[in-house]
Amino acid sequence: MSAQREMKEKNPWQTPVMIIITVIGVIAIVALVTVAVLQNRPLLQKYKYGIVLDAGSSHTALYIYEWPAEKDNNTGRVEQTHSCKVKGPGISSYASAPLEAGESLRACMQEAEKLVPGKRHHETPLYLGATAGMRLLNIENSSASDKVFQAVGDALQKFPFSYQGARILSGQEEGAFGWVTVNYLDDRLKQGLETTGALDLGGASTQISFVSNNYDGSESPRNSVTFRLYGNDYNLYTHSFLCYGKDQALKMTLAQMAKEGPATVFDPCFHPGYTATKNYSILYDGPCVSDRKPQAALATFTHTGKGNFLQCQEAVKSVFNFTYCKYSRCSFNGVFQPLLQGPFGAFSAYYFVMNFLNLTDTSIPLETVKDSLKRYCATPWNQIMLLHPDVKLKYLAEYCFSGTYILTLLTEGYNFTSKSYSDIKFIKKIKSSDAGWTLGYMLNLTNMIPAENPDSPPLPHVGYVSILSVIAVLLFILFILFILSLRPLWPRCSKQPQIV
Ligand SMILES: Nc1nc2c(ncn2[C@@H]2O[C@H](COP(=O)(O)OP(=O)(O)OP(=O)(O)O)[C@@H](O)[C@H]2O)c(=O)[nH]1
Repeated sequence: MSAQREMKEKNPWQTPVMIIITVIGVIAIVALVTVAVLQNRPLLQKYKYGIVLDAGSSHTALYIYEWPAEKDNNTGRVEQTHSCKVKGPGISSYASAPLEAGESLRACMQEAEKLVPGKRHHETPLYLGATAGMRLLNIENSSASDKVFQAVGDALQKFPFSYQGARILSGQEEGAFGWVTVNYLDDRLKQGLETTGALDLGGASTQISFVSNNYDGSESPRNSVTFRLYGNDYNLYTHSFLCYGKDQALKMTLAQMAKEGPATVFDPCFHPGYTATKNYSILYDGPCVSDRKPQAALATFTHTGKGNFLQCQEAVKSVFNFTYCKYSRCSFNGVFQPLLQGPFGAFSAYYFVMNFLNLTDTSIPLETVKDSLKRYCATPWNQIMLLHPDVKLKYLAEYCFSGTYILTLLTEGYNFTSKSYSDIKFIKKIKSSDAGWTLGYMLNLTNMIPAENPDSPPLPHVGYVSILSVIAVLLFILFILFILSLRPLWPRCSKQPQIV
């Protein structure tokens, strides 16, 4: 009995006070950690949406973007969740039937109505931005372009979204927002990393945008766009060449070849064996080519392929002006361009064409790329059709021209060399989002990229909870040690006989 008593005296855990203290301590720790976890648990994700219609010269595309609702306006990542290609041509082709321009958007808009949750419809901004096709129509016939916008606006307002208007983007905006998209998606802006230049090839215009250490905007200020994003200042060089998208460049090249108005145009940019009858009136319509119209032309001409890459390159070069430059350096047509500074992302038609030609790998030497294109252009048209039975004939017929145009634009136009060619990456998407101006446009209009880097909690959620738990346990141990250190002062409750 006395041994048991002695043990009890030596082991304070067996005293009722200590048992109560321990239970209370454990309950307190569990309560503390539970409250911390519940309080800091990430909330159930809710999303917000934005819709942008890219009304291009060749077609219109609709993009739906999504981002976490509680991170609106600072750290949230915006992602493209859906895209829809509008059937038919670009809205500028509806100049003589504007109502059809509005009507053409209906199927994609109905898709968007189903995909964006109903309770978010009214707060979802809807933008339409038109690019070079409408720029050209506006130059040619501004009242026709107004009517197209009116019809498109009327059609879009019938949908339950928050319609924010339809407008023509300037070439500078198109270039700059393409650059923002690429660098935002690559996480380069938030982290303040070296940026990627953007090369965009559309149907009617083409844009080049990049940051160069040699450009502060003082030379040719119209090419300068400044941004303050996440606390970093950017001075961007950007230029948009109207008429140098691949469809208008094809028209200009052909118009140049046909300037004498012959009955047959022998074209080195089309495959041998290719032949089609075309209207001179169509060849010369639009502001990019109307001034090249021959005095007296026949109604039609026979377009005959010759399949010769080198001659095609010469023909393409003839639509660039390399002789005039009032700046320290120029790309072409007297336009200032600072020294190239890579890397570059090349998207839209750059990607469609180089991907079809199997030439997206820029580690392949430029000379090898040219040799490959030389062989492709020389391949007879009937063989090409047999090799690619599923490709639209219009696209298929033009890949030799398009590939030659891309290489000429990059090397002769923008001055990429055999070495700097490898700085280019042909891209379609970055993560789940298409490269293009639309995302940058929406981020800008919804103020989604702050000028300053938003404050973020110093610790992630898990780290915070772990540290809190460790501190709680340490405090508890200290408390126990403190109680134990007071042991000599505890009232003795032994049953030893009292000496009176
Ligand atoms: N091969 C191929 N070409 C395409 C495809 N989609 C578009 N294109 C062509 O690529 C070129 C550029 O297309 P987009 O980037 O949509 O250009 P856009 O917005 O119509 O033109 P801009 O108004 O000048 O910006 C056009 O000549 C289109 O006809 C595709 O899926 N495959």
